[in-house]
Amino acid sequence: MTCDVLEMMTDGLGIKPRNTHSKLVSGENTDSIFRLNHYPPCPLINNNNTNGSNIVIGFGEHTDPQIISVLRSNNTCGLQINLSDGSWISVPSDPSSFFFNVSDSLQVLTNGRFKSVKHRVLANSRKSRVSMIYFAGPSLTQRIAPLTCLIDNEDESLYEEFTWSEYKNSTYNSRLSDNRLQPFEKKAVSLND
Ligand SMILES: O=C(O)CCC(=O)C(=O)O
Ligand SMILES: [Fe+2]
Repeated sequence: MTCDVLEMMTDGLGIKPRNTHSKLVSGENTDSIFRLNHYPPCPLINNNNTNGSNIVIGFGEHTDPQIISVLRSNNTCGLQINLSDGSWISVPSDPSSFFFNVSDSLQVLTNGRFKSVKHRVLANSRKSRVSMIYFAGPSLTQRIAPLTCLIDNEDESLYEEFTWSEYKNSTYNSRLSDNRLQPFEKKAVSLND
């Protein structure tokens, strides 16, 4: 299913072949992980308070480093995504659906066409939340760089090339909420240089 969705996304950008991204997460040496999260109820909070002053963070804001994340949860809400204006909106909980999240490496591969979505989880006052996430990652030696078919010349490339192993190591040395792609962003070239 992850490969099918990645192939539809690759098609959507007009990239050929359509397995350009899915092949990165389907080989034998891929570095994918599966995580199970449990958020116990937090009776001290008032979930009806909508102005955000009484929230308890269950999982702090972050982006996922891999290529794509596939999430499924029970019917307790809590997941929120961050919009470009800085506001947070809740993702409705639906135990019969999968939620796909673009992750950092896909943002780099598509030179920013797909954006890695910042998200967080709020604790719920009454119900416990359980989520399971499949983080589809490439092999450790996979080089990650904007695809040449998406850029007309090297100047348009927004990121320096790295291997997945290099990126993973750099995330270990950062805080969860950091913009972990920032060290790999190409510096804008001043017109006076
Ligand atoms: O539990 C959730 O809904 C999301 C957790 C998450 O973002 C993560 O494990 O990376
Ligand atoms: Fe996440």
